Amino acid sequence: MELPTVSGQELALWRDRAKQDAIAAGVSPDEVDWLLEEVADLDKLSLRLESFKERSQIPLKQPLSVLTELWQQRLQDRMPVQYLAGVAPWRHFSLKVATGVLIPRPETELLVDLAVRAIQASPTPDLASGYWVDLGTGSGAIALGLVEALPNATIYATDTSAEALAIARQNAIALGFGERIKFCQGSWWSPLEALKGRVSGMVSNPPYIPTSEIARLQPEVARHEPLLALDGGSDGLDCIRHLVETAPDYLCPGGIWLIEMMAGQAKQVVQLLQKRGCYDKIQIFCDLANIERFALAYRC
Ligand SMILES: C[S@@+](CC[C@H](N)C(=O)[O-])C[C@H]1O[C@@H](n2cnc3c(N)ncnc32)[C@H](O)[C@@H]1O
Repeated sequence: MELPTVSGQELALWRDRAKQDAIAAGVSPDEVDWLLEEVADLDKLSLRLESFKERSQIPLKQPLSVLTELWQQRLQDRMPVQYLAGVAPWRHFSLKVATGVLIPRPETELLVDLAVRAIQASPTPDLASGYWVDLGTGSGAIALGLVEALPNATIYATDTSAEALAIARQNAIALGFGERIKFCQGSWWSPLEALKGRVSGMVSNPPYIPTSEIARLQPEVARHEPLLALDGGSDGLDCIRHLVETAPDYLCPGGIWLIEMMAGQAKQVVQLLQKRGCYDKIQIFCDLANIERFALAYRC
């Protein structure tokens, strides 16, 4: 199907107006350019230098009238721009997203690097080539990071959300990893009974926001991201507690347990791991904003 087109001049006028409206609504005007990169396939340089203005025809994935409606949704409904564009950048992937999945966050990218470092730091042989699981896969981001970083591993990804799994599967196929990630619907480990005692590593970014705090999050998150991806119960630790409790049945000796958590949860997560009595070398890592964000442990 032929794409709609617009002249560079017309698009420049639309962009200026959209940026002014963004500023008036307290939204970063840079998001306009991010949206244009996605829907008009313009690169950062041509947007910064405004060289696109000279072009007589710029193909758009959506007509300008639809873009205007989308931008109004961004400003009035506080719909995140990634949902409007239908994609989110994560590591060097461009992942499909929709309102049924959490928008993968930049800090979560570090989980993949931490998993690789944990393997390198471990005396247990063959951890890089065994079974790895991403529990609560959402868009499939972590599973995709792992499959690329661990070329000899077999990756399983679970989620209770059928909508999330459908998107994760599409992302895996689009990136050429459809054969290497096995997606299973179900709660945490429950679809993976057959892997008991054999898993080299578990990575998860579970829901960890205390229920009472969700309504106070930015409207972009509270109104539009799936509650199932956010709500960690009364103290935010329900899912993490479950993963501490259940993982020892599935991890091989020396296997890696690695999660993302919220600021302020590190001390309690360390206590939970210690109390379980099946983990050693428990460590906390910070994200790029220096927030204690990740907990790592090895199955004894
Ligand atoms: C914070 S999101 C993380 C999504 C993705 N891994 C990421 O980092 O962008 C948590 C995910 O856990 C899933 N989830 C919630 N409860 C679950 C459960 N009982 N079993 C498996 N997945 C669950 C949600 O559907 C959501 O996709």
